[in-house]
Amino acid sequence: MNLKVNEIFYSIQGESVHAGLPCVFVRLTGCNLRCSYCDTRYAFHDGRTMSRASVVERVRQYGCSLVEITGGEPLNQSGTPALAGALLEAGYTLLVETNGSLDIDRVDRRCSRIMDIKCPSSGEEASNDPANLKRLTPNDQVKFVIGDRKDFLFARHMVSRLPASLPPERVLFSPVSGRLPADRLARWILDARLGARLQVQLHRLIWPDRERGV
Ligand SMILES: C[S@@+](CC[C@H](N)C(=O)[O-])C[C@H]1O[C@@H](n2cnc3c(N)ncnc32)[C@H](O)[C@@H]1O
Ligand SMILES: Nc1nc2[nH]cc(C(=O)O)c2c(=O)[nH]1
Ligand code: SF4
Ligand SMILES: [Mg+2]
Repeated sequence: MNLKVNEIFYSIQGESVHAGLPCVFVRLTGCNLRCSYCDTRYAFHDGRTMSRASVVERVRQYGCSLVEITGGEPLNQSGTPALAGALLEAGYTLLVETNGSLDIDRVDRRCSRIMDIKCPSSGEEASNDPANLKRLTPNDQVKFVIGDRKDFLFARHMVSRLPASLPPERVLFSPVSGRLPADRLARWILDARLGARLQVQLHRLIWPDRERGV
């Protein structure tokens, strides 16, 4: 099965519990949502068709054990489950970044699925699939990208609905870049005595002038 690939690059993981580690990124083309803040609109359409074997070979060339499949929306391509399977079989630690609107069990539970729960200001709150909550394993991660106070209150409520087996360090609160200052979100988390991880997009701090390939 072929894949439509927007970019493959090697960078510092900027998000998730793996932030700071070198990581190979496979960014797939196309998304079924249109979040108001999306920083990756260039992946909605642009891309080239590659075979699964050629993607795995490109990844191998970087010599890095951590790999992330992102997009766009990776679960929106029918070739993604087999790509994930091939990378797992090859022994990589595999992260799959997904928007939470599609069944996360489309990919193997050995992946760490980093699942967004879309907040109101994204404009895509209605797209969240509530059935995903019970599919989460302790190896997965849940992420709220927060643009305003209403989003924070929504996220705080949703945290109380997450499976108890998901540890707090795997619950990520991230400010929408350019929209919500990180210190404000930090204060809200501290004042609420919330068990969650504040996460800022590390790659935007390291490479503020680069939009792609980092
Ligand atoms: C570009 S998306 C690709 C994966 C998938 N479509 C999703 O939304 O999870 C990767 C991550 O970047 C986050 N993101 C996109 N634009 C952002 C922004 N302006 N500020 C902070 N995070 C953003 C998304 O919420 C998501 O967690
Ligand atoms: N460095 C870096 N880390 C990331 N973590 C998740 C990303 C994504 O766009 O999904 C991303 C990205 O685009 N760059
Ligand atoms: S789901 Fe992800 S890629 Fe799609 S619009 Fe939202 S943030 Fe962008
Ligand atoms: Mg990104």
